[in-house]
Order: sequence, then structure tokens, then C-alpha cells
Amino acid sequence: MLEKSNLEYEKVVLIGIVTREQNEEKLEEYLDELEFLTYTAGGEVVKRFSQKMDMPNPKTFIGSGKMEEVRHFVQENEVGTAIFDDELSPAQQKNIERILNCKVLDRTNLILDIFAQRATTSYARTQVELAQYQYLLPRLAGMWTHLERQRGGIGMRGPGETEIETDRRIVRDKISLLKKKLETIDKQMEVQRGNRGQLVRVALVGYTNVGKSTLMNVISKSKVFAENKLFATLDTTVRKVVIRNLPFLLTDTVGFIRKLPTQLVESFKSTLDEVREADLLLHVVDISHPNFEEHIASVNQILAEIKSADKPTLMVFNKIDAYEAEKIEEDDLMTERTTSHYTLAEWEKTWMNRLGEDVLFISALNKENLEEFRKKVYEAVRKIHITRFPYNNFLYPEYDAYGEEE
Ligand SMILES: Nc1nc2c(ncn2[C@@H]2O[C@H](COP(=O)(O)OP(=O)(O)OP(=O)(O)O)[C@@H](O)[C@H]2O)c(=O)[nH]1
Ligand SMILES: [Mg+2]
Repeated sequence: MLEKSNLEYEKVVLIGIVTREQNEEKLEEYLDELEFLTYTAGGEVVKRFSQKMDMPNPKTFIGSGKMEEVRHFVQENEVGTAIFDDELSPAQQKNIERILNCKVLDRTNLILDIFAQRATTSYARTQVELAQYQYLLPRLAGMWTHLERQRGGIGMRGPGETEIETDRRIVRDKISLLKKKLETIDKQMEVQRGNRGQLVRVALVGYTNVGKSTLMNVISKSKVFAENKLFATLDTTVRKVVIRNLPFLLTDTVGFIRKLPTQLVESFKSTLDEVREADLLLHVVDISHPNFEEHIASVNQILAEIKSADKPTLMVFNKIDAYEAEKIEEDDLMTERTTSHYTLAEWEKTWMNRLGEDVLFISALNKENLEEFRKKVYEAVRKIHITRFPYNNFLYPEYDAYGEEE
């Protein structure tokens, strides 16, 4: 496994549904993200299809009329892949593949594919491979029920079952092998983490592509890979950073995303251990993204899943240089003013205001407000430090007590 399905320059169509919980506007936003994921995986979206429905069709997800429309387009335009925004059951995936006669992926599949493409270290590769096999296992079972139905009762416990059972056993063996391999690496990593001494640990967390690695680079003067694609970072990088005379460890981590496949959360447990063991989180947000509030909610949900929601956290609103409020023309009396029309100053007076001191607005790219960033991080790290080592708190005075030395 691991080798990614070849999406290079492949033409792709996206398919999503409008439901009671998900109106057209939401769907468009989700499909925007799905398109970005597709682009990251090496595909080019040529068309989006959507359908309004209360419940997805159990056999083909979308209705048969819509499916015919998609099939027609796929055939006419030599589309190689159809990607659904929602998770498809193994049976649905198979049925749709048969109708469309092209590759059919869902969101989970696509994310796994990108991770497979981007994993470079053996550690990240092992984690991705484990996630892939875990995704595959119930799908082998799905293949079986599909056979079962086709053949009917009598005589079906023949070679078909044996084959599937063998496949399943191979996959299960592979899973336990990979788990053992990870355990071994985990132990080594634990030792490494133990060797880091008693420095306070700070972790950068946040949605994918918000600028965590960029911030890591400006703060620690390191060269972590950053780019305008999703999941640029899969491995954690730890750097010792010193602000004034106060040293601490700063970790750059993998970005989160809406509906992050559970297999990935599970197999990236050890990568996420860095977050779990952190004393302070810097939750980085791309405030120029129209969905940034939803991104925050997704990140908080994953933090809760890994039991890290209660840690001291600084909210770092990044990309203020790129923030643009939507404008309402003066003669436009129809458009209702919403949060998308807020200026940054207005945002600061919303729920953000309730976070008190723990909020920051910066641009990592243009290095705006980094002095305030250093100050707030210094104060937060210092607070943790002096609770932990009350006897040497004289070492680290309040940030402003340094005067204008830097
Ligand atoms: N305009 C603007 N762009 C930024 C800023 N900070 C980062 N970027 C850009 O945002 C993109 C993503 O940056 P990364 O640092 O790779 O983001 P990340 O959060 O590490 O992303 P993943 O590792 O993929 O989760 C890059 O193209 C950066 O140049 C900023 O302050 N302003
Ligand atoms: Mg990164």
C-alpha cells in the first residue's frame, strides 16, 4: 500500500448534497475545501454536482436521475475520478463505480491519499499505512456482503469466502505488524522526549494551511517546509526557542481538518502525543478564511478527542494582512450585515473579547505584531515555569521589566 492512486492531472468532478443541516452556501464552502484537497492531491476539478435531498440514497448516495447526469458528463469529458464530500459506504462506492465507470473516492479516501503522497519519514509512512489498512478492513467485509447477495444462499461458502477470509487475515496481520513497529518507534520517541529535560513545551496547533509552519520558521529561525497546499506538515518538528532569556520547546504539528478520518487520528496518536504533552497550546487561526470560526470548532473537537481541550491556550489569529471584510455599497439596502462584513476591530469586540489576554492578531508572513506575540508567549511560558519551579522565579522577570533592550 501507501503508493497513492495516480491522480496527476486527472480530471475530477465533485459531488455533494444539500440537506436540512447543510444549505447550498455551506455545501459550496465544503466543496471549495474539497477542491483544494483535490488540487493538493494532483487533480483538476472540471465540474461540481449537487443535489437537494433529505436522506442520501442507500445504494448510490445521490438519486438515479442525477447519477445519469453525472455519468453522461463523465463519459463526454473523459473524467477520471468522481469525489464525494461525504463518506460512502463500501457498497455505495462499488455501485457508483459500476455506473460511472471511473474511480470513485470519498473525502476520507482523498485525505488518506494526500497523507500517503506527503509522508516522507518512515515514521509518518508507517502511521499512514496503518490508517490505510484500517480503512480497507471493513471494505473487504463490504466486498464479501456484496458477493453474498449476488450468489444467494446455497453454495456461497465456497472459495469466495476463503479468499476474502485470507485477504482479511493478511490485512489484520499487516495491521498488527504496523502497530508493533509504531510501538517500537513510540518508545524511542518517549525516551527522546524524556531527554528534553524540564523545559516548558509549547505546541502550535490549528487547521491545515493556517500558517503554523511559517510562524514556527519566523519564531525559531528554522526552515520547516511551508506551502500553500493542505497538509504540508505531517511530521512534528521540535525546536528550542529562547525569548529574552527564557528557553522553551516549540513544536510544529500536523494540521487538522473538518471530518479528519478517525483512522488517521488513531494512527497519528504518537504525533499527536506532542500536543497531548504540551504545557501550552498556540491555536493558530487563518482569520482571512471565510470559515475560520468553523475551523476553530473542528480543531477544538479534535483537541477534545485527544483530551487536550483544557490546556492553557493562546488564540493566534494569523494572516491579518490578507483579511478583507466584505463590503456593502452605500446604495445597497438589501444586503444584511453579517459577520463577513466585520472589520478586524469589530471582530475583536465579539466573543474574542471574552478570551481576555489570550488573543493575538498577527501576520507571520509580513512579520506584523510579532513583538506582541513574543511578549504574550513569554508571559504564558513564564507563568507555567514559575508554577513548576517556584524557587527560581527570580530568573525570569516580567517581560516589560526588561525595558527596551531588544
Ligand atoms: N497572507 C498570508 N499568508 C500566510 C501567512 N502565514 C502563512 N501564510 C501562507 O499560508 C500558506 C500555508 O502556510 P503553512 O505555514 O504551510 O501552514 P501550516 O499551518 O503549517 O499548514 P499545514 O502544515 O499544511 O497544516 C503558505 O502559503 C504561507 O505562505 C500570513 O500571515 N499572511
Ligand atoms: Mg505546516
